[in-house]
Amino acid sequence: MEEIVVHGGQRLTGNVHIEGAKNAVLPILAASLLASSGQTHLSNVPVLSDVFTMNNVLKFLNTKIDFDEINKTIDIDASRQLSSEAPFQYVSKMRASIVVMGPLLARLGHAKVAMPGGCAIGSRPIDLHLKGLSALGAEIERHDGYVEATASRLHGAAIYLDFPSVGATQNIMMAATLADGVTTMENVAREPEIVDLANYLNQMGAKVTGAGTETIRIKGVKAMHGCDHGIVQDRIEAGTFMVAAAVTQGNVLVEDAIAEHNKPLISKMREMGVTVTEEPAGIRVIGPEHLKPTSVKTLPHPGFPTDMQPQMTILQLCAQGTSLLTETVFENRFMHLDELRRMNADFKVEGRSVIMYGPTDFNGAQVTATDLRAAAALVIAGLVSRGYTEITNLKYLDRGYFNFHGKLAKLGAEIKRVDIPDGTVYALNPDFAHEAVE
Ligand SMILES: CC(=O)N[C@H]1[C@@H](OP(=O)(O)OP(=O)(O)OC[C@H]2O[C@@H](n3ccc(=O)[nH]c3=O)[C@H](O)[C@@H]2O)O[C@H](CO)[C@@H](O)[C@@H]1O
Ligand SMILES: C=C(OP(=O)(O)O)C(=O)O
Repeated sequence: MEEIVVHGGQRLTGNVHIEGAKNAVLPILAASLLASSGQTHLSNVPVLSDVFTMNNVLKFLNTKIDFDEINKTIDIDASRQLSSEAPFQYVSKMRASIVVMGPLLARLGHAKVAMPGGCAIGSRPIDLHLKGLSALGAEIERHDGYVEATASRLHGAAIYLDFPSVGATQNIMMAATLADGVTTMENVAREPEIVDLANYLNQMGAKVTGAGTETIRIKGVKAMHGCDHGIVQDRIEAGTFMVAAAVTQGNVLVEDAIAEHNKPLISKMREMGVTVTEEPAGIRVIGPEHLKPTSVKTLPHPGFPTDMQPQMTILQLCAQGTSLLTETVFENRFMHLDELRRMNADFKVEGRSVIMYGPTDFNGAQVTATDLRAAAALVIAGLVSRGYTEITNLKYLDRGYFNFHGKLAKLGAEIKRVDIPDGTVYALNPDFAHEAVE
């Protein structure tokens, strides 16, 4: 069993490098299915387990994929005859696989994709995806755990999303690229990853305007081709290191982080007394001796991102006084808090809000990650804890962070990742090493 062990109490200092965004590369890989000619070359690709999973989905659909993990590039040839079925074995591994539906339907007139289940953070239905695809002329059928969409030709439509869902915006936008006529999508998601996808689609020959605003307009084209594209920087990875720097009273330059993409986080951190400055090379974060409490509410972009919520609670728990956090995007994203209680955190959950009583005198403990951002939050809590924190269930962390412990170690954290044979009973000795116990 692998775990991360942190010995808390170090200030983080230095520079940290940020990868390309997981939430941009996954839909972009799916969009590559739209290229009926030419080669695609993606750069700044993060080396994450989710990327391997999406590559496997694309391989199953009969594309040719070469992932160069050293240079962080992927070459894709989707010009061959593709299959239109994404089975349960892949979709169950990663919900984001559902975004192959729009491209497959547009390119082949048919897509059969296993219905994604919920996950630890919520039930996560796909009704908005399907409503949009059906407005474009697709027949939707659900049977045997699959959702099947069929259309001899898709046509443009006016679509209003009841909620600015990121995945629904992506799926419908990709399907509309090859539809006859013009599609207008209103109340769409405005995340930077939507803009990155639209830029990529346009390089492939699509005609998409308005990405990043509430309305996207897509003029259908006859065919699309491969192209070169660099993935946008990961604002959530950047934000995670910004919080880690702030909470440890550190001084860290988060290289190439884009301040425009992290405005709500920067604004809250400044309110709490953190010094955040934009420099030519990135964003510098200097943590204060005492953090001020604050209230945060998660919202679709440009509101405070739900993917920064668990990390933000660590900053709030360290503040001198009572803080509030309200999670409006997912119904069940507080599971990390129960683990944090074992580390001495004091809080009360009331419906979709949590009231946190700081400052917390965090104690190291053995804790388990329940999802991706929960894993990052627990590691950050370990950085400010007395003694040792051991975090297990690292498969979640690996979905979205490349070499997280290595990057923190380079910033001065006492942290390591170890593989302990199952069934071993051990104790941590003063040198931070595991010693088997009789
Ligand atoms: C791979 C990826 O990019 N994942 C991100 C994406 O997920 P994802 O695309 O799944 O998130 P959505 O924006 O679709 O979901 C937001 C909310 O809308 C609800 N909903 C969504 C679709 C639908 O058809 N019906 C419906 O009710 C969901 O259950 C959820 O409560 O955006 C989320 C919100 O910023 C982020 O936390 C995820 O990291
Ligand atoms: C919730 C997340 O991802 P996904 O939508 O892939 O589960 C996340 O990145 O925090």
